[in-house]
Amino acid sequence: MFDFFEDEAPWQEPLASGAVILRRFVQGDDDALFREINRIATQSPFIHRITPGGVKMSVAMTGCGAAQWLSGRDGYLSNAESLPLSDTLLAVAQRAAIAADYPDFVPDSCLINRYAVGSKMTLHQDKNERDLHQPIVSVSLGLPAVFLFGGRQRSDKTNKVLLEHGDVVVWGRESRLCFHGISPLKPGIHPLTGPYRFNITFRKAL
Ligand SMILES: O=C(O)CCC(=O)C(=O)O
Ligand SMILES: [Fe+2]
Repeated sequence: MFDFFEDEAPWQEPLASGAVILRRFVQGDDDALFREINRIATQSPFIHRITPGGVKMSVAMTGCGAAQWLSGRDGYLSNAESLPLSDTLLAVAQRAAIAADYPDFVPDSCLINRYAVGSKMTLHQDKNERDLHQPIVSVSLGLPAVFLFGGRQRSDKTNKVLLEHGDVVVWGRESRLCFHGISPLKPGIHPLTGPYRFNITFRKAL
């Protein structure tokens, strides 16, 4: 039968020095990744964290791996209770890192963000990780969202790119401390994830 959701061949789009978008890179892994999200969320339900400024985040979060992210200044905590990074997740993260020319990436943290309609992430830097030589590997599943990617100053001009189901962004080296964020999610229904966008970020945090 004709497959309306036939996978496209992946391609790469440079985003900045040290940063690349691997388009549709995990499209073939989407069912397995979504199963992983649901498995993790069963043990560790999605919650809306509070920022240091006392604001409840619109994005709901869960995760796995030895390092657990705590919102804001607190950074990471080693969490013996959290589920380990499964082979499925590790394999995807490392395959993407290798494709983006970061062959030595060994993540210890997997953060899962769930965006509902209107959820956003304001411009920020990922800088709580101890070793900033390791990249961030960021997987998009479900509804599309506009990703903002700027420079090292909050006021720097931002690139706006649409991230779609199966895309992976990897940033490191000169781009590691670039400000980035997500514009408010538009309403929609995705065949796999329904009314949500999921983002899985892999980091070496500890
Ligand atoms: O949802 C995204 O694509 C970005 C998430 C992000 O920047 C983060 O979790 O630090
Ligand atoms: Fe981030």
